[in-house]
Amino acid sequence: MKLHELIGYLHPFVDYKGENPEITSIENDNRRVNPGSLFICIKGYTVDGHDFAGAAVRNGAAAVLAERELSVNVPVIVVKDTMRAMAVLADAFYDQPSKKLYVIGITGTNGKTTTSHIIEKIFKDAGQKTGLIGTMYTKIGEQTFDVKNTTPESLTLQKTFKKMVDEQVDTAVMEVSSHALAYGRVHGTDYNVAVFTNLTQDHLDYHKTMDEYKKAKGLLFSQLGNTFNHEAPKFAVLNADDPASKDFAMLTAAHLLTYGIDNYADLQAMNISMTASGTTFDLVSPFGTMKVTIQLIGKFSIYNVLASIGAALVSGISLEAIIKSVELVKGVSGRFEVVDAGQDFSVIVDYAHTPDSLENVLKTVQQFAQKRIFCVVGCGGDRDRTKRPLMAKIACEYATNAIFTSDNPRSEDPSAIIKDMEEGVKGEVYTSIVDRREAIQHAINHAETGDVILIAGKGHETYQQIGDRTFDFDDRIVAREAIEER
Ligand SMILES: CC(=O)N[C@H]1[C@@H](OP(=O)(O)OP(=O)(O)OC[C@H]2O[C@@H](n3ccc(=O)[nH]c3=O)[C@H](O)[C@@H]2O)O[C@H](CO)[C@@H](O)[C@@H]1O[C@H](C)C(=O)N[C@@H](C)C(=O)N[C@H](CCC(=O)O)C(=O)O
Ligand SMILES: Nc1ncnc2c1ncn2[C@@H]1O[C@H](COP(=O)(O)OP(=O)(O)OP(=O)(O)O)[C@@H](O)[C@H]1O
Ligand SMILES: N[C@H](CCC[C@H](N)C(=O)O)C(=O)O
Ligand SMILES: [Mg+2]
Repeated sequence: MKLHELIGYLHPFVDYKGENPEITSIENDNRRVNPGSLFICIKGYTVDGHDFAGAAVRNGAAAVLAERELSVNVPVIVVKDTMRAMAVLADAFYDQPSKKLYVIGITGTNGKTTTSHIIEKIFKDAGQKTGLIGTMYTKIGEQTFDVKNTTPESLTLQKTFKKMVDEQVDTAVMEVSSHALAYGRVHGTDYNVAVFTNLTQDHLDYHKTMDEYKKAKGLLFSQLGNTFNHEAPKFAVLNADDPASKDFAMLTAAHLLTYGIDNYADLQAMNISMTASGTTFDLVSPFGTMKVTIQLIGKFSIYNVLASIGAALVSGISLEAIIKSVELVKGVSGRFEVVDAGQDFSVIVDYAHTPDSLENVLKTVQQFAQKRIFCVVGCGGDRDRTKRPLMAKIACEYATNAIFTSDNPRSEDPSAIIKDMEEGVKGEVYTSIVDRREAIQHAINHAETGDVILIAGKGHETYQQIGDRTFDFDDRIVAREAIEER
């Protein structure tokens, strides 16, 4: 695409009439620039992309988009906000790929990764080729690609959509984080369905208040728009048991489908019965009542399944086919994942890293535990500090043996993070062991027949970030080794 045509998409804010080179790619990292690239300068939290414009030009950048004039020997196009302009240009350069896909976005504090995988399975079973974007990876068909963020910035996102279009993907399922919504990473993405899981405390380091956090999540629904497109109707799938859904319903003209357990909903789970290996419930729907048996446990799992059923149902998949698929779902890596090395006590690795998810998962463990419950848990560094004492309190409330340890301390002092946790449990009995491997070994060495050990916070993660170094660390492998060494 020629530079004039590309910059034309920023009309009327930019009136560029200078040189008109062919633009071969758009990049915002000088290390990825090739001859013919347009380099976009983004002011980041760590560094300022404007400082890399010179290096980008040396690598062959044909033009630079910036927020101020720069002295480089290629055209510099100045805009007020390069991040916002990047979303417009990425969408245009890749020829509006999200419009060519059926896109389902999932937002909410907990359950996005799990729900996106359940939805992916339903669509795959229905014979579609799927794409998935989320915390664990980007997936196109069966191929996975590493990711840095749950929801990537607009340039990577639109490039990923384009790759999906090129590979004949029908439906793209993606997690939409609150950061992504607040930063505009998904600006321009044309969603067909927006799904809301729940809203509880997390990320207050960034959003400051729950109200601001809710506002960010609400953007997914307001961005569904206020028009009716009867050829390709849009749907919001909302959790009737979460009060934020009322606000989100007001933000969009899209058709609403609600799901729930406690409150009346279009899809409601009733007569729930749970064993240690699965859950059965009656699904009451506009199509009648059907019995559903899933291999997942915990009330939260029912919500994830209901949200997934809702997303698939509004997309035209039959309820019978949907139920057949969800009944086959075995769970998602690192979410309530059982580590079985032949020991006579249970070990569960789970990604609970918020107060609400920890409480949910511990409540579920409590429902089935015959004897003691050990909970090994830490809190991430450089993240919401106010959730630390709350998570410690929940661990002490539901577990008989709470063991506080490190999660990913990042730039913070691991002992100081544990001290923040301990503020929530003054006078209670707990053990603190900074080294996560030792904490897991401690729990495993003290477990007796019938006990349950929940290792929370890192789930599928295969690393631990301490300072600016990343070490190999997988709770499931560490637990298995500790069991074998016992
Ligand atoms: C606070 C935050 O969101 N930071 C994101 C941001 O990083 P940053 O602002 O530090 O970027 P930077 O390093 O200063 O770079 C600025 C610019 O200079 C460029 N650059 C930089 C270095 C260089 O040598 N050359 C160069 O051109 C960069 O490409 C960039 O364009 O832009 C990066 C690239 O898009 C993101 O990966 C990064 O996410 C970091 C890793 C992060 O931890 N983000 C968290 C807060 C986050 O977004 N989490 C959510 C939700 C998680 C969940 O609950 O599921 C998520 O969606 O992941
Ligand atoms: N619907 C739910 N409600 C509350 N807790 C949940 C729910 N689903 C899963 N959880 C708990 O939250 C943890 C994280 O789940 P999941 O990875 O699906 O959420 P997520 O929203 O993708 O999280 P993240 O934003 O960190 O990527 C699980 O390990 C489980 O303990
Ligand atoms: N997407 C979340 C993941 C947290 C996982 C936990 N292990 C931690 O490092 O705090 C975040 O970046 O806040
Ligand atoms: Mg996730």
